[in-house]
Amino acid sequence: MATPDSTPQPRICLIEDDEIIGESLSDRFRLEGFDVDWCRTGAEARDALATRRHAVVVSDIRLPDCNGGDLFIELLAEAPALPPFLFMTAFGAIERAVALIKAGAADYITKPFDPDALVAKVCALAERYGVARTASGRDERLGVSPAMGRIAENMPRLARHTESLLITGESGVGKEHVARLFHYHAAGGEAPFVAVNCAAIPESLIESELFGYEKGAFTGAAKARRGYFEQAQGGTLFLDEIGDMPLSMQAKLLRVLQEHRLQRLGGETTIAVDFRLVCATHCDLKAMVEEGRFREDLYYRINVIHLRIPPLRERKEDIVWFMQHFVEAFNRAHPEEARRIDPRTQEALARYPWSGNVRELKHAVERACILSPGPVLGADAFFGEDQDVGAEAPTSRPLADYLMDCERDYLRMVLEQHGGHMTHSAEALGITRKTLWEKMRRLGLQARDDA
Ligand SMILES: Nc1ncnc2c1ncn2[C@@H]1O[C@H](COP(=O)(O)OP(=O)(O)OP(=O)(O)O)[C@@H](O)[C@H]1O
Repeated sequence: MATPDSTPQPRICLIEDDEIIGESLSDRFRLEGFDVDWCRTGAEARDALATRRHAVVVSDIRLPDCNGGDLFIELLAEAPALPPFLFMTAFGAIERAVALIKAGAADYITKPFDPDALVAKVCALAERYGVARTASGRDERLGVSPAMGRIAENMPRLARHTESLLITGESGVGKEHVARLFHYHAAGGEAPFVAVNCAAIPESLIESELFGYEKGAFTGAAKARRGYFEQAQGGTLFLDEIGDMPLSMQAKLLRVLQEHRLQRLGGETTIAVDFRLVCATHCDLKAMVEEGRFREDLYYRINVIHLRIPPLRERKEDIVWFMQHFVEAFNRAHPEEARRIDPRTQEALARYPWSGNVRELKHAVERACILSPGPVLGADAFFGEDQDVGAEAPTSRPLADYLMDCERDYLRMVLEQHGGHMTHSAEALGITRKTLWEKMRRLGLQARDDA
């Protein structure tokens, strides 16, 4: 099947006069698969933006010949359909950055920043503007962390050369998602992908489910049925929670994998089967082998290529990327209710441990998108009334308290910018005046008498 080799690389316009920062960011963006126009001055940036199409513009504010923010405002007046602008601002210039966002800039990051965090933001913006997708139209990226980048990069090669894959990782990290990507590369979208959760099938039924049966094979077998092995013919069989497969069944699975043939229950003929096998587990199979709970020969048979998917807490840069990813998915489905995440909330959520991994994060974002009364997802959208998510914060201080502080600071700042005027502040925040008033009351912020 076609690999995305021929896809044109999305291009970034980097406006940065500092030689060291400019060079290291250019290198990093190229490593992430972007082409880069590195402009040292506002004039160079003007030329680049006028002649080429860019996925994202990453701009410093202080430039030798102009102010990056002013340049943006000027360009916006000339050509409203600009690519998304992300500003790199000094810590003391956050107010300017907030004003630029109000004027239409997409995001900002405060110096000094972690390059991973910048890459995560840039990738999210590139995706939002529809340029980070591959030629197939399918989103094949697994995140922006080096660990997931390597897995995604190796996938086409793995799909060409291996028939079997073992994927390990905690619950919700995306094992099945990776298995589907492998399948997509190996067999294409038309071939069957059959997912079986070995832990969910009672031991007494697992053989008939996998092997199928002939009519009359046992009481209740009113007609013949193809098992999962046969259903996966020409495609991929995904055996999730393989560590839960009973030992007796492990021996039978091994035989099918070696002989590529099987007999249905109650059947007399052998049937040829041909499928790729992806096994997944959160268990330590090696330890299970040592304890005699998993067959050693099957362990070696399925463990030709092993992919370990790290938990989200070990790849924090993916957290913001996933948040944007799921918000964008919501926005595509509900364009009239488009949401965006407050940058401060992003930072707080990136620090949260996400013990349920991508699944927990996805549900938290979906819930926030649905329940939020306005377009901006602030802390309370994630850690609202019941505070389910916040309850698991690992620090000595509850996350909900921390997020409330962030929200209080942000509201205070926006109110100050609007001279305490509540209607204007509420508009800037994307919430109703009533919601702002309720938040202020909850957060202990004083309203101006005449506001
Ligand atoms: N790269 C990704 N892009 C988009 N969604 C993802 C990605 N990775 C995981 N998800 C989503 O996160 C959720 C959990 O992923 P998945 O089911 O693949 O995890 P898992 O590790 O197989 O979980 P479990 O061990 O509990 O079966 C799913 O809703 C999936 O669609």
